[in-house]
Amino acid sequence: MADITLLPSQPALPELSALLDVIKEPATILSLDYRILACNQAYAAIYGDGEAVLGRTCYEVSHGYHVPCDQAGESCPLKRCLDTGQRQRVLHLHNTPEGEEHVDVEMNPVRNAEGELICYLEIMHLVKEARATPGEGDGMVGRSPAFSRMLELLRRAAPSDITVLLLGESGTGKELAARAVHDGSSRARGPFVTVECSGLTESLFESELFGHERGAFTGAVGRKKGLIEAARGGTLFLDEIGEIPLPQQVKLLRLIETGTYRTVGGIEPQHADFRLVCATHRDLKQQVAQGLFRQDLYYRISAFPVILPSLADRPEDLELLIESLLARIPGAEGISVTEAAIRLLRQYAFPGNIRELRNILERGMLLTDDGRIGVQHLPPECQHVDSVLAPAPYSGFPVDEVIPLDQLERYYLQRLSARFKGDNRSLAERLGVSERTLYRKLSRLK
Ligand SMILES: Nc1ncnc2c1ncn2[C@@H]1O[C@H](COP(=O)(O)OP(=O)(O)OP(=O)(O)O)[C@@H](O)[C@H]1O
Repeated sequence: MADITLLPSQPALPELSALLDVIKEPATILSLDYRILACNQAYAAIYGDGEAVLGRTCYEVSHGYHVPCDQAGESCPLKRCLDTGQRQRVLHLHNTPEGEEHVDVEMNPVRNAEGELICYLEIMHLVKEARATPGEGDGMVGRSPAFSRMLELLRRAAPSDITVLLLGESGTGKELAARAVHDGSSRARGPFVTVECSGLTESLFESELFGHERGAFTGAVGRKKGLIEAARGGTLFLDEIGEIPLPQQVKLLRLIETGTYRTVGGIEPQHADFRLVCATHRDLKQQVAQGLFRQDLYYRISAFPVILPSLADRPEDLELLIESLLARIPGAEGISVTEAAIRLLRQYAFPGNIRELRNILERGMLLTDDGRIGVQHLPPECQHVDSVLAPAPYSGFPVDEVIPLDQLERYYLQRLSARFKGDNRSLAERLGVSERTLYRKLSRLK
């Protein structure tokens, strides 16, 4: 049984805390004013022993904030719970001993016999599919608002068997996202099978997907298992589904609609058992309008579309990705990128997204002699950023109207703090001011 630490003055706590005993994930009881009244062992193991966290506020322990999350520009599940009276789930970045990590926070209102809200039960589902700090492994990395929004959608879809359609430019991480859906599903222990749809001819498509019987065609010397059979009990990932020619689309539609298929040369219909995830870099709606993609198939596969942000849409992740990719590229231990090179990369559009960033690092790694990838080791297209131009955020700044600096700063901070997903420490660091200065400026906004 887990150890529960309590504040002795709370009368309803013993009963409530018994609840925490049965929860395996980190969980707390929170007072109406955000204070931690009790926590279970899993929570204490991450955030410090019970005594150290009891009586402190959740926003301080989890984020290092001095104000509740909604006042620090984040969505606050406790506030949302209070406003709606309903259970709430929100993806947050929390401090952990390994640095900041994604946590799926579940907030449940607890009421007394009279129906009055007396406290909250908070359960933290640790997110294993993505990391917010560089580290080992090969999963997704990111912490920008655009990345977190996508991650939240993937996590919502994963536990059900719904068909997910991943939409994004090449190199944005669609295969990794498909894997994350698989890993977060009840089929995680089953196989994850990728079908690269581009370049599959009609006959190859059928024999690869459905398999064939011995003697089904010239050269079919034995029975061959198809990818659908290989994906039994797991996930079938159809990458670049927009490339499938129309005749094969009919076969795919039949498979999805009936859940059955026939092997090439086979007579008996076979039952398929897979969860479908599809991906494309194409605008499928446009393909439908142009008669290149079947509308009925489009509706079958687009039940849960998720857009993957391009690297240009998540500039906050650039340095984290550089560090993570360097940790993952074989032989890149000890390699770093100079500040000047990072400044140039920040202004580059990355049409090939994360794959292109990885290629740039692999190339730079071979060119550098001292382990530091500098401007001279970047490909020419990255170096052609006009040095006379101001960095991208300032280039379109209006100067034909004079705005008092104080007003400008307040306007900027208001918008920034509403959008910034990290904690105040990292915001202060990015702004180049101390945390204390930032708090002073933020409190003037209220
Ligand atoms: N969020 C991420 N964190 C770390 N690495 C990533 C991330 N997203 C993508 N990558 C890396 O970038 C490369 C391209 O990713 P992936 O193959 O999943 O992209 P894709 O969108 O499927 O590309 P394509 O459409 O061209 O097939 C891989 O090396 C992958 O490991």
